[in-house]
Amino acid sequence: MKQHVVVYKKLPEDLLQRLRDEFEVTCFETVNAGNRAQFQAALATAQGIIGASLPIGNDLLEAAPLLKIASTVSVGVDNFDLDYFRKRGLMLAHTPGVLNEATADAIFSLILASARRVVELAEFVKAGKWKGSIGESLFGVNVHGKTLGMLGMGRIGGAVARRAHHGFGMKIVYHNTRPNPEAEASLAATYVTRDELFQQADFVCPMLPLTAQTERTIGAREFGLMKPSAIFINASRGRIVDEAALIEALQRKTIYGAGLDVFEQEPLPADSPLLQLPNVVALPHIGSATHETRRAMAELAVDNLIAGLRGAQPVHLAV
Ligand SMILES: NC(=O)C1=CN([C@@H]2O[C@H](COP(=O)(O)OP(=O)(O)OC[C@H]3O[C@@H](n4cnc5c(N)ncnc54)[C@H](O)[C@@H]3O)[C@@H](O)[C@H]2O)C=CC1
Ligand SMILES: O=C(O)C(=O)CO
Repeated sequence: MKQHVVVYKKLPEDLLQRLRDEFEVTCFETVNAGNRAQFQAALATAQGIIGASLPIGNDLLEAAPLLKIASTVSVGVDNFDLDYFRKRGLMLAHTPGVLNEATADAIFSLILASARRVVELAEFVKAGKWKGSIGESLFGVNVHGKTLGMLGMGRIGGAVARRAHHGFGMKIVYHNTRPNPEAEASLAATYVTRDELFQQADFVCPMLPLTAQTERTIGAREFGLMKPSAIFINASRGRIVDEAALIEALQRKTIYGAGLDVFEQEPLPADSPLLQLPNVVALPHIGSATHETRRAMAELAVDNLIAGLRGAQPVHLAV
């Protein structure tokens, strides 16, 4: 009998066909309150699941007694309880690497847009307010030659730092779980303490996984350490930041601005104070959202799932 796979994200048709060739497949383009009961019922006979952007709590996993592998179409694995996977001996596969460059490009767009006030000034032009020379009050700040502080010098952090060093002549300071000799050799990056990073950087850019250790790791204390001219860039996960403290720092202008791709709650509620602030550039979690990169992520996730269900080792296992 064919094994059963539950898909909970829209996948390209040819990749779905690869799954259908080998498995019985049940698809949910999204899971919401309206179809959650059907999703849970489908899990009862599933050996594999594949998807993204849905917290898969242990209650759902308990409803999947035959499960062998979950394959997430993301590098972040914060939608899963890793200890539960270890205890049950389940595999959790993810998609590191293939999204590094697209995500680093998106982060650099946040750096440039925040520093040069691109969104604010584009709206100014569209509103018909450009009547003459704009004047100093609408000037931005330089990016080239400034100091980038990478909190987390992993795969994506390294790709951001490469752009900063080679493309923009920026000085790189970083803090990481352990020193990264390759970044130090190729990017002249300097390892600093966490506090030194917040104090020295013109652009503070965390690129950390969301874990119990990193949840709300940046708060009022850290914003207090930053320069009044510093810009905060976050495309890792919203919950690594105390968002209320960030809003306060931005409202009181104890920091210059922020470029954000991720938020405590996503989608960002329409009444979020962040949306009232001209010194904030907010994007809808688009770090990896290019056609090419999302395709590569979906392919890798399908490869991982198929390998796991065939009894082989998936290439990228988080657990
Ligand atoms: N906005 C978006 O669309 C995207 C967001 N992400 C997020 O970015 C995260 C990072 O991805 P990768 O660079 O592939 O991960 P990675 O594992 O290669 O890099 C993370 C780095 O953070 C370091 N680290 C972990 N905890 C730390 C701490 N407390 N202090 C200092 N350093 C610490 C690790 O040593 C590692 O070097 C993902 O987990 C995901 O949450 C990833 C892709 C797209
Ligand atoms: O891969 C991830 O973790 C994302 O956030 C989206 O690509």
